[in-house]
Amino acid sequence: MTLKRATLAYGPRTLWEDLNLTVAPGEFLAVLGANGSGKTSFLKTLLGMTQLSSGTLMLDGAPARRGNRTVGYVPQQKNFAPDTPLRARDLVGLGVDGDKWGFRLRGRSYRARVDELLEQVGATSYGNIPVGMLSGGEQQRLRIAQAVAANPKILLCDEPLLSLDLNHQKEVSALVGRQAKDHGAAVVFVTHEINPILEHVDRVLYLAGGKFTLGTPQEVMRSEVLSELYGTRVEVLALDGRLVVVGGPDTVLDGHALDTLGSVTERELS
Ligand SMILES: Nc1ncnc2c1ncn2[C@@H]1O[C@H](COP(=O)(O)OP(=O)(O)OP(=O)(O)O)[C@@H](O)[C@H]1O
Repeated sequence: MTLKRATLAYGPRTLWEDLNLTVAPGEFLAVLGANGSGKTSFLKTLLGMTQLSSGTLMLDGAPARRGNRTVGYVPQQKNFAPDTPLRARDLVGLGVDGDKWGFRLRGRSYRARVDELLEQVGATSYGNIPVGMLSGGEQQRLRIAQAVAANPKILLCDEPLLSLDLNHQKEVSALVGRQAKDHGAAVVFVTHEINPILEHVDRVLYLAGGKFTLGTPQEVMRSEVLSELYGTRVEVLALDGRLVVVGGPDTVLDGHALDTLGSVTERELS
């Protein structure tokens, strides 16, 4: 997947400009940034749903287009209606056989693949339940199983960990990480919180205020780099093996980070 001199602007508002980026097969790119910085718009461009204002984009040797089967996509969470006439395993099955309505591959190999995917996202126990009856986190795990089902060459994920508990965040992150390392997918993973995926990430694209910075997590997740990007003082703290960004408009502190930060502050004060 390659972007050359890519710019996306809505009217006078530029989301990013002159972006040169190749995500190689097997590489895991995290896309970070504050609300409204353009993360979802970046994915929509890769999906062929939004056109670049200038520059070029090639996916697996061809221009981006909608409905490309080499691209797997986990959309931002939106719950199914309670009366959706689809069981959990049917939803996952839609991703398995390369055919929207699931007519092509049936029988034992189809069922075995669906079972395997359900297990990988911890959904075996609710495979036969209609999707609309499931919690947001349970539905989200199914969407991830559906997106990876056909081992897509390019896997695009829009905040897939939202509403998952810590254990499922870890499992799902590992599953997406394996799509890159074992199956050679180029992964683009939009997230507010880098910590759950940190061990899988090769590079970070950090968007802010119409600008971006690109590099390894070690290169990008640094106080001076993010301060420069935001144009204001931002601290990146490493606490307990976790990275906490403090001071930027997208400061996200989960309970764990707050606890840790609290204890550091207490220590420093005492
Ligand atoms: N089709 C559009 N026309 C005009 N402006 C748009 C369009 N789509 C998005 N925007 C604007 O572009 C900006 C970036 O939106 P986007 O959804 O990409 O941000 P985001 O980084 O994904 O935010 P969040 O973290 O809140 O999901 C927002 O200010 C949004 O209002």
